[in-house]
Amino acid sequence: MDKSRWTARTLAAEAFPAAVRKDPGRTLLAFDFDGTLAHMNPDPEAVSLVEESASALEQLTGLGVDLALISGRPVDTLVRLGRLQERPAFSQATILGQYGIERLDLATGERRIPPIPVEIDRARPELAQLVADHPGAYLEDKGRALAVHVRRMPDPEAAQAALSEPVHQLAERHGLQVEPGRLVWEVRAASADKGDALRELIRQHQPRAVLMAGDDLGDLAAFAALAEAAKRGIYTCALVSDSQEQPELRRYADVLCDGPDGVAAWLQHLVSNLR
Ligand SMILES: O=P(O)(O)OC[C@H]1O[C@H](O[C@H]2O[C@H](CO)[C@@H](O)[C@H](O)[C@H]2O)[C@H](O)[C@@H](O)[C@@H]1O
Repeated sequence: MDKSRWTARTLAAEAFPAAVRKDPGRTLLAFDFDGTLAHMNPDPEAVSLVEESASALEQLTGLGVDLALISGRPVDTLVRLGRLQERPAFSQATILGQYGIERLDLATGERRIPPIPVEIDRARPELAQLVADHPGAYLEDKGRALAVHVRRMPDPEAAQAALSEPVHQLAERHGLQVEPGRLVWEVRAASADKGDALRELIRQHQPRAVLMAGDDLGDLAAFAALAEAAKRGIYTCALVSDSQEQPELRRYADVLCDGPDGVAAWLQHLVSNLR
């Protein structure tokens, strides 16, 4: 276990492993995917789950811990890229995709996939044209959301500044919202956020201890839901996978990890505390 890759910054972080050890069956661990369980890659299709995290999660779920993903990705993309169906850790996991609008329970195969809003279908051709006009920009079509990626452009920060206004104007024209992320804007309907997703899981599992791990602005709503849970006496832990791209997340961290490898190191630490 590499302790140099994460820092426990609060009393909540210190108390969390003991709370899990006391009642692993009433512990919920919720993770964002990209940037937290998977390394960033210029190609959104070329990512995979960090194996050290997968193996720590297998040991934790073996002790009865409940596992969930809360991601901006569609649930089927998470299953495919994470190879979740081959992984014992995820056999009972709940997958909340597209910021919680989609749901897949891997134990039963039960799915919640609402229809695609008509506004997205109307915005798609215009957004595709905008991306085509900016060489290196990439449009990820997630069905019910459209993500404009600039990571592959020669100067991504400058590209993001240049594209900001047209993306926001287009979204507004179509009655859609823009979700900013790490060198990406997601154009989607304003129907859910990761805070609602975490509240749904907490209602369902009634945990004594809850962890939320994330790296991006979309995870802030879930950290807010975690803070509400703490006020109700639940042991909580906000784990931030740190990056130069979203330094503002640091102030929410009970545990600050050095990217996805730091997350894996902290999960291994949690496992070693439960033995
Ligand atoms: O909520 P998440 O699981 O973190 O998903 C958020 C978005 O992540 C993906 O984009 C990010 O990762 C890509 C692959 O590493 C990277 O190329 C991109 O720059 C990042 O923004 C994904 O493509 C989006 O659909 C997700 O919503």
